[in-house]
Amino acid sequence: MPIRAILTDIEGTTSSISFVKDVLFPYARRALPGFVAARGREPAVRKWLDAVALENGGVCQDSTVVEVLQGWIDQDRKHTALKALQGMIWADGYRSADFTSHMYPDAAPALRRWKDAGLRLYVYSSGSVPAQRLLFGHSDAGDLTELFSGWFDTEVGGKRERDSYARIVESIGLPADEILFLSDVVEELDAARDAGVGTVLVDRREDYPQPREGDATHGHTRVESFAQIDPV
Ligand SMILES: CSCCC(=O)C(=O)COP(=O)(O)O
Ligand SMILES: [Mg+2]
Repeated sequence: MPIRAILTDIEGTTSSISFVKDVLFPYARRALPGFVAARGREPAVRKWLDAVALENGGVCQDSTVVEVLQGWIDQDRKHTALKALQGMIWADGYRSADFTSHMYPDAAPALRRWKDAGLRLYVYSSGSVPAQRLLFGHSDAGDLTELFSGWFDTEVGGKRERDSYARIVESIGLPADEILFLSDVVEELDAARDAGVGTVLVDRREDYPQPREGDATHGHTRVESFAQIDPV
């Protein structure tokens, strides 16, 4: 089957894990108390703070919610509420040019090449859709948002669940085997493969110094760079 769409993960795939862990997460952790104090009454923010409070036994002080969220950042929890709030906080950071997002040097040229060849490009990340747009809109390689036809986050389901990929396939509107999912996490690729989607394990040496070979690839095609992927 010809590949007609690429679905890509972000962290560890287009962009380094260290950018997310060492730049984005500490920025959100530091800014959280001020953000909640300043914007905690806005309905779009309150909704997620209340969701966190509910998971912690119901009504609790905003300062407690902040502590819970900071703990989740430290644990790298991929919780939809945390991801939504992080996205709102990072908007300030990108806007005031505190940072731009890391893009592996091979990522933007390959995305442009695939787009020019007629493939449709999509993102699926645990980061919220607004956070994804910010990241690709303020990247080291410039504004890449125009390349993408659609964006998916954990509101469609968890990245290690088969049904999430089935929903994405339905939304894209192509047969599953005409879509190629790129990720650094084998459990995500296993779930995509279970839904009939093609898979490529992106094994970035900067993020994964020990190459994942043999059984560790779970049978997924393995590359170290987008330059090695030729779906056209
Ligand atoms: C796009 S926002 C920054 C990344 C992030 O918060 C995250 O959790 C990334 O997870 P991924 O699913 O892209 O590995
Ligand atoms: Mg990833």
